[in-house]
Amino acid sequence: MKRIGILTSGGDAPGMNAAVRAVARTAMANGIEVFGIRYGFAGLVAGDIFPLTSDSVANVLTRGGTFLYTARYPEFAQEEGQLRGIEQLKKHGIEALVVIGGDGSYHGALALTKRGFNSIGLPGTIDNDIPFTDLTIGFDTACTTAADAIDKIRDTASSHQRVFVINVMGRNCGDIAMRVGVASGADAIVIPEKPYSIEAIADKLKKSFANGKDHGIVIVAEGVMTSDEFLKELLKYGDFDARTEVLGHMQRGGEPTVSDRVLASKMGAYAVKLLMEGKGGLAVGIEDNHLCTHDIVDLFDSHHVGDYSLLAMNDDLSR
Ligand SMILES: Nc1ncnc2c1ncn2[C@@H]1O[C@H](COP(=O)(O)OP(=O)(O)O)[C@@H](O)[C@H]1O
Ligand SMILES: O=P(O)(O)OC[C@H]1O[C@](O)(COP(=O)(O)O)[C@@H](O)[C@@H]1O
Ligand SMILES: [Mg+2]
Repeated sequence: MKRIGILTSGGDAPGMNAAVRAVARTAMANGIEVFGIRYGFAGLVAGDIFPLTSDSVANVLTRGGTFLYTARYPEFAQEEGQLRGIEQLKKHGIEALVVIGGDGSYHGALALTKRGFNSIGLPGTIDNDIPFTDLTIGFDTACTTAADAIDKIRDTASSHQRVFVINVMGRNCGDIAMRVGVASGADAIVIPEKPYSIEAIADKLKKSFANGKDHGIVIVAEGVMTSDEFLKELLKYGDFDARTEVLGHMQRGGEPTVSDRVLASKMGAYAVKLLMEGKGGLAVGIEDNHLCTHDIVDLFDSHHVGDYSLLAMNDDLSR
């Protein structure tokens, strides 16, 4: 194999740049040329493709976002988009591709593999919603950023003895909410995957204040409802002095944590080794601290399963 391509797709995630660097440098170390593709599958179809040198990936290891840019480009689900993408790959002499993105991007990677272009998927999404991997690139950073923001909210909540209802990201997945909730000592964590009782949460907050606690933090995953909607319901069960926050896209930015930099580097290097072995249609994951692969096609029949034991544990810890 002489030449591979790389793109980032879907929502950006801190550590994507570190993964691109790892792919590029590993390929170069093995005598393979690397081409960057801008704007995900949109740029692939448009032919926005350029050679990467060792210098092009200098100083990106520590940077958030993705210097290759990203896009949501639903047209790639159609045959026409895929065929045009393949024309571009052929035109540039690219024989195989690394796709860094979430579940949607994996569909694109699989479609290309089925059409004869081996593609390897790396899990780049803050949501941690990909099956067969304990962690996705960007999840640790997003949780760290959100926890940092909530620490600050807690200071002002305590000063006024207020309740804050805070939305965190995770389209349909409660992993960010659970991890951030535990890390920030939230009184309650509400996620889309598990049932909850707003009345029970209100009772818990009332008891906490009665016991002398000076603040209340409720973390609500965005997939459940907005923090405003949640507060409206909460106020039916108690007369709280309360405010809402939506942390939003700030969770996707910023320098990747050490964990994300190392995870991205390991996965990027591994992806190149897989392509060199002639493999494609695979998703890279990490399970019990070991890199692993699964057929992308199997991911679509599976669901990510979070560590839901954190909910009960957190309920005991936050008093
Ligand atoms: N069924 C599909 N077939 C081919 N490409 C797809 C498909 N679904 C999504 N994609 C491509 O992957 C991109 C990213 O998907 P999206 O769901 O937005 O983000 P993520 O990959 O982070 O989950 C889409 O904009 C589209 O270009
Ligand atoms: O940036 P957008 O298009 O508003 O999308 C927001 C969504 O993207 C995410 O930040 C990341 O999701 P993906 O990695 O699947 O793209 C979700 O947490 C959130 O629901
Ligand atoms: Mg997704």
